[in-house]
Parts: sequence; structure tokens; C-alpha cells
Amino acid sequence: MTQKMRIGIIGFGAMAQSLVQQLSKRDAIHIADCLIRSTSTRPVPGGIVRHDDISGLIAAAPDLVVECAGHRSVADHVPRLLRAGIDVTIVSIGALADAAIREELQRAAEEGGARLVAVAGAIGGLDALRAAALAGLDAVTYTGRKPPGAWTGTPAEEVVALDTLREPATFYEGSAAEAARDYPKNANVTAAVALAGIGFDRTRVRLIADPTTRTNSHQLEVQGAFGRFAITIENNPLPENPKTSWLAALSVAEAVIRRAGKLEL
Ligand SMILES: NC(=O)C1=CN([C@@H]2O[C@H](COP(=O)(O)OP(=O)(O)OC[C@H]3O[C@@H](n4cnc5c(N)ncnc54)[C@H](OP(=O)(O)O)[C@@H]3O)[C@@H](O)[C@H]2O)C=CC1
Ligand SMILES: O=C([O-])CC(=O)C(=O)O
Repeated sequence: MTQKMRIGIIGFGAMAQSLVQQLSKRDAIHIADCLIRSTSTRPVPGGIVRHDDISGLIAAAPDLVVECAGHRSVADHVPRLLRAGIDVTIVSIGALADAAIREELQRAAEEGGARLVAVAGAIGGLDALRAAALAGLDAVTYTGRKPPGAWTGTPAEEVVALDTLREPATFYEGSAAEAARDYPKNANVTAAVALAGIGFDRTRVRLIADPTTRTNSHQLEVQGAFGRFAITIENNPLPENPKTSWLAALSVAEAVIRRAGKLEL
């Protein structure tokens, strides 16, 4: 009998719960452990061992840890896992906008002989962007559009009255470096785009609160020596967290399922 791939998850919010739903249908995968804060009130299904300290998760030695808990958890926990030789897949890619964190993760992966994978998350087209970048890119522009409620608790509140908005309002225009840092629960996709294309400073970002939409949409426009492409993804949000698109959770699930398979087709 082949051994199941043992997964540990960091965080147990909307994304992690959706991930568990997907992965528990797969025979080759066992969700063994999760790391959640001791203060967390979120219920964790029976059969998953709950840790409130990273040392416990490291001692459990899962085959792969999947981070679903935000930028802080990437900085605090992922280097330790990598140094312990545990592979990690992250979804809070915006943490990589900080060059010091990127360097620390690189060092930790080398020291531990482990692999860090950042998923595409809620966006698509990164394969084409990466390929196009080889011949040189002139411009990469990302536009993120979500209903006003998805921007609550962010700096957008200082620019527009989200509660009474009647028309779409662009509240941020700038670099992926700033967007990923200042909108850590909404703009991780800008980091995925930056890393696949022309970097955090040259990737242009526009963020829009739109009372006329129900979806979280992500538009990518790319120009370079290869030609040009534009792609728009209209995502349904996860019911438990309107900031997070369902596709982001599915993207993590797909990455884990592909890794558990024998062939990468
Ligand atoms: N790449 C992409 O396309 C996307 C990436 N994301 C990233 O995924 C993250 C999770 O999203 P989602 O599940 O919707 O968010 P939720 O707010 O629903 O859940 C977050 C979970 O992480 C836990 N958590 C927060 N901080 C820490 C920490 N320092 N250590 C351990 N656990 C922690 C929370 O704990 P508690 O239970 O105590 O609240 C909660 O269980 C987002 O913060 C964002 O960074 C989100 C959407 C798209
Ligand atoms: O899920 C989304 O629509 C995108 C998102 O929140 C992020 O990139 O952080």
C-alpha cells in the first residue's frame, strides 16, 4: 500500500477550511496537523492534531506544510519549517514584497534542503507571464476590483466612504510593492504577478471598490517583446470571508493534489 502524503496546515480560517473540504476527498492525502493560535475559537475537525506552537508542528514532521494564515505567519513560522527540512507551500505571497523576508526564506530553504512553493492563488495567466518575461516585458498592469465590503479594515477606508459608495471608485494606484504590503488580505495576487513578471517596483497596480459587482475580479494586462495579452478572472468569494476568492483556496488544493500525484501533467 502506498503511503499517504501527510499535510500540516497553518491557520484554520476560510481558506484552510475550503482546502480541507477538497483534500479530504483524496485517498493519497492525509491532513494530519494544523497550527492555530491558542486564542483561536475556530473548530478543527477530529483527526487533525492541533498545535499552538511551531515546535509541535515541526516535531510532527509532515511531508508538506500549507500556509493559510497571513503575512505574519510566513515571517514567523515558514523559515523555521524550511530549516527543519519541511517543504512549505504559501498562499500569503504578499509577505515576499519584503526583501528581507525573501532573503531569509531563501537562506532557510538552502540550509534545510527544503522547498518553498508560492501558489498563483486567485489569479491566472502567470505561466504565460513567466514565459513572456524571458524575452523582455515593457509593462505589466494589474487591476483588482471587489465589492466595497471586501475592502473594510484596509487603507481604502481613508480614501472612500465604502458604506455609501454608489459608483466604482479607484482608491489606490501605485506599485505592487506598496499594494502587497498595505493590503495584506486583499492584494497577495499583486506579489504573485510581480514575482512572475517585472518585479515589485515596476508592476503597476490599480485597486477598485465597486458597489455594482458581486465578484472579486483580477485583470492582468501584459506587453512585451512577445506581443501582448490580457486576462480577467471573475471570482466568487468564499462565503466565510468576502476578501478571499474561492479560486485562491482551489489553487492551493490543486498544488497539493498535483504534488501528491506521481505525474505532473
Ligand atoms: N494568494 C492569494 O490569492 C490569496 C491569499 N490570501 C492569504 O491567505 C490568508 C488566509 O486567508 P483566509 O483563510 O481567507 O483568512 P481568515 O481570516 O479567514 O483566516 C485566517 C486564519 O489564520 C490564522 N492566523 C492569523 N495570523 C496567524 C498567525 N500569526 N499564526 C497562526 N495563525 C494565524 C487565523 O487565526 P484565528 O483563528 O486566531 O483568527 C485564522 O485561522 C490571508 O491572510 C491572505 O494573506 C487570501 C486570499 C487570496
Ligand atoms: O482572493 C482574492 O481575491 C485575492 C486576495 O484576497 C489576495 O490576493 O490577497
